[in-house]
Amino acid sequence: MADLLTIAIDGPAASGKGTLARRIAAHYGLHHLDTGLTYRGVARALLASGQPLDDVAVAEAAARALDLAGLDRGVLSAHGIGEAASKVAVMPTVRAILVDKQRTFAATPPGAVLDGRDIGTVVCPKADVKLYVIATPEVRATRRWREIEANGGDADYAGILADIKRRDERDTARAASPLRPAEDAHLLDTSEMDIETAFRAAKAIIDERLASRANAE
Ligand SMILES: Nc1ncnc2c1ncn2[C@@H]1O[C@H](COP(=O)(O)OP(=O)(O)O)[C@@H](O)[C@H]1O
Ligand SMILES: Nc1ccn([C@@H]2O[C@H](COP(=O)(O)OP(=O)(O)O)[C@@H](O)[C@H]2O)c(=O)n1
Repeated sequence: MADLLTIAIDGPAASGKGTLARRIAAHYGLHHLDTGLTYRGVARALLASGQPLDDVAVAEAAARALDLAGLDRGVLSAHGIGEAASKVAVMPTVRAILVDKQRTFAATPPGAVLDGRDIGTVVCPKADVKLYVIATPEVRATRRWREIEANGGDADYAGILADIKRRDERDTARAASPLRPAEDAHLLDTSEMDIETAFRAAKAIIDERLASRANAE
């Protein structure tokens, strides 16, 4: 599988990892998977059918039934679904089912950019390049607030900031695949960067990593 290229992008909510992942995938001609949508897809299925978010057997069935090709970003990006997703994401068996699907996706030539919480540590530990994207909670809340307002929604900054902090806590404290940088991840703090600057910084890291790997071969 020497020809397969995998780029792992992890980070907390609204750090900009999805925006970066899409740009990077387009630039390098790779597939892209926002793995957050897979957890959101499971949560949405449970919410839509009125089922509890803490029943492991029910969540496992929803995870098994999930079709990666049918994930609708428009529906799944609703703010409330993120909170529900972080609840089903604590279940190790649900994670195992989704990680299997994510790895199958990553193995499709010519390779992929995957973004999430555990890509560099669990899903693709041998990824060619790993980025860990961060920004302060206040910057991230402002970005999410702007996003909701731009989409015509009614956003409450204090509520969004509280939600982001609660999700950070749940994602970093859980026993199964907690959010943390892989040892070989490159840290990218985008607090003071706009989207274009963050993309250039990420591209510089990736190009350098790919060049040093090519020189070593
Ligand atoms: N560097 C940045 N500067 C300003 N806004 C950004 C930046 N990166 C992303 N955004 C915006 O912040 C919001 C959240 O970004 P997104 O990529 O969805 O984050 P994540 O995937 O980490 O949740 C989006 O509206 C996006 O356009
Ligand atoms: N690889 C991943 C991706 C998401 N998740 C969970 O799914 C939730 C929603 O992820 P997301 O990436 O769509 O959330 P945002 O960062 O876009 O707000 C996160 O809070 C995590 O609990 C995960 O556990 N592992």
